[in-house]
Amino acid sequence: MTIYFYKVWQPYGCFSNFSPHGIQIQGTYWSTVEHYYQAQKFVGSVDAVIIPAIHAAPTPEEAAALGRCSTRQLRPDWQVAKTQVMREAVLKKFLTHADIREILLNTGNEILVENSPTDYFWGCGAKITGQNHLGKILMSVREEIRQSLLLSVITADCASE
Ligand SMILES: Nc1c(N[C@@H]2O[C@H](COP(=O)(O)O)[C@@H](O)[C@H]2O)[nH]c(=O)[nH]c1=O
Repeated sequence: MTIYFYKVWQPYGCFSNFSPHGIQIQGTYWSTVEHYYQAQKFVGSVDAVIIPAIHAAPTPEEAAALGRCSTRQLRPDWQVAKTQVMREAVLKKFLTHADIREILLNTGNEILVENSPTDYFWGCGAKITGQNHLGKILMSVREEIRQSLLLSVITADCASE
């Protein structure tokens, strides 16, 4: 059965990038994946001065509002880079927080879909025809973590023989 998620307070809300699970990337702590993702839009752009304000935003909603301001200039490679930026942050989130890692692993092989009514890139959109890239990243992170756990069990078994 497909698992739909979107808002933090709804079922599987920990899969939302707005969930309160901080990550540390290259020595900097970000209070949510959303803070990190929105800030990365401006790395190397003329509007990079906005990055500290996004970093300090009290909520992910405020970080997103700053990052979505249409008058600011995004980094030139953003359309190419954004999926990799998101995957790195989502992987870090689930490697850092054991409780939500269990929730992700316990979804087995179910399809995960960000049920955003407006976003046809990261989510499925109101018509459920969107590309669901966030759901795809979560499924691929789930598989990567599962494989690395399997490998560590095999390695431990071999070491004890
Ligand atoms: N969860 C969630 C949203 N969805 C998130 O918005 C981000 C996309 O932002 P952008 O690329 O700037 O359009 C991405 O992290 C996606 O998962 N948006 C919201 O306004 N509220 C929310 O609760």
